[in-house]
Amino acid sequence: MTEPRLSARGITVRFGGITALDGVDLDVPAASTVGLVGPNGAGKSTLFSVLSGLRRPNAGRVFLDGLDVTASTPQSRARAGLARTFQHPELFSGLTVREHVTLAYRLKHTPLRVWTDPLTAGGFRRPRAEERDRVDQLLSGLRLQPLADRTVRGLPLGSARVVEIARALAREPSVLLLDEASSGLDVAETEELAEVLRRVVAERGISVLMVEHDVDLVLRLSDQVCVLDFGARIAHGTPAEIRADPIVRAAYLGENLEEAR
Ligand SMILES: Nc1ncnc2c1ncn2[C@@H]1O[C@H](COP(=O)(O)OP(=O)(O)OP(=O)(O)O)[C@@H](O)[C@H]1O
Repeated sequence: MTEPRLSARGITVRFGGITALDGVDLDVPAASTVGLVGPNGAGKSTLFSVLSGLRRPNAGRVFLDGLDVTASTPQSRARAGLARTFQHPELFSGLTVREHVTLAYRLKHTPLRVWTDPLTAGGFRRPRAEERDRVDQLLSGLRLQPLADRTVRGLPLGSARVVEIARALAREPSVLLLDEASSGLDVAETEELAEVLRRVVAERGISVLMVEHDVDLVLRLSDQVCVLDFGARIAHGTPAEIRADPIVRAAYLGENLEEAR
């Protein structure tokens, strides 16, 4: 079996007397989508923070392509190929969709200039041909071309989430972490997001970890699903295995049982 792209071993996080995570393991294999679900307070956000580098675990290790990154900052994990999106898209309202994606592309390819570009007298530096091609490719792959020259101010949340994903992908990551990407989206926007994610995995061969409240979405999109409850991994398997698992169904009683069915 090939080495997982992203791997967590024995992750334990305590907040005072609360054990938010208790020795949790998680693997995200190459070119696959893994869903992380669990009832409220299960520890999903805490594990996401540990994986993205925002929180150091009390115990356990995180590996990216086999390298121990437990002590690495989010920035150095990003340089090593880990990208993430935020539940509340952090976009600059005055920039266009294309400018967001172009800046992210530059961050990877010409890191020293990116923060000075918007400040230089000429404003946003004109993209070079190759850069423009790559950005166009990304925009059209994510069906963002019609919005490319709009500023992000006032974009519907569904489109803003896809812009966030485009921005993360512009840095050509090997692993993409999605933080509650469907939260606040209506049914049509969720369908569009699902379509975008399917295409991203199929076309780019990257690995995706999605942390989600929408169990139905996770079961539809994931190759493997990990279920947390009270800080422990209570199940792990294919969507079919998860659907049939009586322990998972019990954990969701009174919450998302309909969705988990
Ligand atoms: N900063 C913190 N200080 C104290 N306790 C915390 C903190 N962050 C999380 N917790 C606790 O840790 C446990 C796990 O929380 P976490 O937010 O990771 O769960 P979650 O699965 O993401 O929940 P939700 O689905 O409601 O977002 C909960 O009991 C929560 O109250």
